[in-house]
Amino acid sequence: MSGKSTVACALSRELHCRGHHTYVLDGDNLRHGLNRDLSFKAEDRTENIRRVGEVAKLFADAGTICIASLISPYRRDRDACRALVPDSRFIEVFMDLPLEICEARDPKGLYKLARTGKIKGFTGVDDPYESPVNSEIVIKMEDGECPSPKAMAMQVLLYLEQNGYLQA
Ligand SMILES: Nc1ncnc2c1ncn2[C@@H]1O[C@H](COP(=O)(O)OS(=O)(=O)O)[C@@H](OP(=O)(O)O)[C@H]1O
Ligand SMILES: Nc1ncnc2c1ncn2[C@@H]1O[C@H](COP(=O)(O)OP(=O)(O)O)[C@@H](O)[C@H]1O
Repeated sequence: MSGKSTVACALSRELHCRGHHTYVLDGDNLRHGLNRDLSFKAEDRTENIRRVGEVAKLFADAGTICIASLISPYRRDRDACRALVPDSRFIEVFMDLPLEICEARDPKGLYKLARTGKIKGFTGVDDPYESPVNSEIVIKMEDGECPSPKAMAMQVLLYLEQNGYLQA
């Protein structure tokens, strides 16, 4: 609940406004279709990330900027996706926000279920999250506040512009 889907949507909108084709691959949504056979145990999360990485590569091959909003809690799974695409075309965004913020939001009530033991293996509660150590972009609290969705999207957009990803 760090705001992955929100920032993915806001970024997609900003890129569209500038004439770029984008597609958002959202973990939560994909688990209703492509990845409906997968659970949240570690090896299924690995397979989830692998499939999304392969799909993202197909989108990239077709000239579409693919924004993947998934928890992807394991470093090795993220690095395997990075290795799929050449020339720094994988850009990792770390939403470095405190667990308390995510938990206070809890729009689906899942943290509450996890805290009371009704869901097992919930990321951040009783399942690991391996923070990135060398992600291209880190979204952080500013003066004790979470940046707005638009501000977070603009941070990513600025990175893409400054590093030449959006040239025609
Ligand atoms: N056990 C457990 N752990 C973590 N998340 C859980 C779990 N059970 C259900 N959910 C819901 O699934 C969403 C995360 O799916 P992802 O595909 O992004 O997860 S992962 O990348 O495979 O770890 C996540 O959605 P987001 O809120 O979008 O993060 C949760 O709502
Ligand atoms: N920058 C933000 N500031 C305040 N609330 C936010 C922000 N980003 C997301 N939210 C809210 O937090 C909740 C979780 O956001 P969501 O994008 O669904 O997160 P995730 O995809 O990581 O689970 C939603 O209720 C959303 O409206």
